[in-house]
Amino acid sequence: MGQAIFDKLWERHVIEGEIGEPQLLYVDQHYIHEVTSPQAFSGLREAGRKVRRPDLTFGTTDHNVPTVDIFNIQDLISKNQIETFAANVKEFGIDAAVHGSDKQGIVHMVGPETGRSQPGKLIVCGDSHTATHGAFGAIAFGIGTSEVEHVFATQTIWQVKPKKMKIDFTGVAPQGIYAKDYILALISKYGVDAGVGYAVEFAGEAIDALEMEERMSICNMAIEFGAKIGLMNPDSKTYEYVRGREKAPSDMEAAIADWGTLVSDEDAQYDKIITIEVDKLAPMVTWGTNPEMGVEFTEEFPQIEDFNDERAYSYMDLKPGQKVSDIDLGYVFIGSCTNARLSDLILAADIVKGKKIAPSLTAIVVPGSRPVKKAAEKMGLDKIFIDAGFEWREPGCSMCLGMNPDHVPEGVHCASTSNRNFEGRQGHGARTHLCSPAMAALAAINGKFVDAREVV
Ligand SMILES: CC(C)[C@H](C(=O)O)[C@@H](O)C(=O)O
Ligand code: SF4
Repeated sequence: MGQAIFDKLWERHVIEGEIGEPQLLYVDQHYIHEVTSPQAFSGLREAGRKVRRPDLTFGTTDHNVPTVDIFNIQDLISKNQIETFAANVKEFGIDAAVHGSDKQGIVHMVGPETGRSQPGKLIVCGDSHTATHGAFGAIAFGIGTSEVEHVFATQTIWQVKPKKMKIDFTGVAPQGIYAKDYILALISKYGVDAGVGYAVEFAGEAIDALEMEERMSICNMAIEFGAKIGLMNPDSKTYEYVRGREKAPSDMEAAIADWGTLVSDEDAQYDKIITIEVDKLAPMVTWGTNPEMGVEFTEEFPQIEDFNDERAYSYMDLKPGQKVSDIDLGYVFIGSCTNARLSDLILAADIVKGKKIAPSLTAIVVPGSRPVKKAAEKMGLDKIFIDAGFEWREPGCSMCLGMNPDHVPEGVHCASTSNRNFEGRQGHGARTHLCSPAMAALAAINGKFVDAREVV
């Protein structure tokens, strides 16, 4: 019987234990950031232990960083976390893109950018969006702070092997439909819990057709579907993305020969298979307070079925029967580890070029990393955004979550390219509407959501 990529990778990493019980797995790459690492470092220090493989550990500061005047950190907790991080990586000999460095950015951006995310690896990080790296054909998942300490000390992690689900994306996407729409459509149809207990393989011709950056956007949101692990089969696009990067294998041809075997066999078995026909998709926007509460652009918001719906409508100040185009937007945020890569910024800049944002709006673009910011500036994208009335910021998590100075004001609706629309996520009382970068850019110049299919 054939194997799925997930089985092949899992088998390669098991050190001990039986399927069905916790198994000890070897970790090839550990990413860290300033929020979930301090207690882990303290634990090591107290136990008098070292980081076992500092060379397999890499980190950055992202959640707490201001995106203007980055060295002037007002918030004391943020300042402390950023300084503590710098001190810790120095003490334990870990390579890191510390505050203000050339490589700094959101952890799920800088890992791939340095070439560390590669097919075949097992990658962990104290962050729930770690499945992003699964886009490379890797097992990548988020871990808690005590597990961060365990990985520091042992370079291993205990895990029970999850079941396998395949999501087959078939067909060719219409103009104006993007990877973000694929994943939001999947989550709105099946729910935020549908992936719980599964490693999810995103496959099919529509995934093969995507570039690496869009593939990362999909795997990034596996956790929003309930799955800790989301992954894809590596192919020539994956290899070419890795090739030439700082940490790419020294013998790429030997690596590729191996990576080529790490794909799901035709006759691989899955515990569940779902099919999404991308040719039937429409631009997706969320109306509520979790990523499942989303609709297609032309669809009406659903009737109230339970207390959660009632509460979401009340928090968002929206009503069943309204449409996405009825939302009165006050903010637009183009950023986050879901959609702040160069291709996202190119797409958004193409849309806003020569136009002005609606006067009633505040719109900000936050490149996910400093390399992306630099590359965008080299292309003149910063100028396009600034001329249109956007603010052009320094990299970081920014308005994706309220851990830094970037907040959406209370009661204001924000079109956001991020991945979570929970109550208070973008600031106290903020009302988040998740969408693709194209939908966010169009919303910025129109002051409301418009249908990307008709304009892009
Ligand atoms: C702060 C961090 C632990 C958190 C996560 O785990 O994902 C954050 O990145 C998020 O997106 O909510
Ligand atoms: S950009 Fe948002 S989702 Fe990504 S790591 Fe930062 S806070 Fe988490």
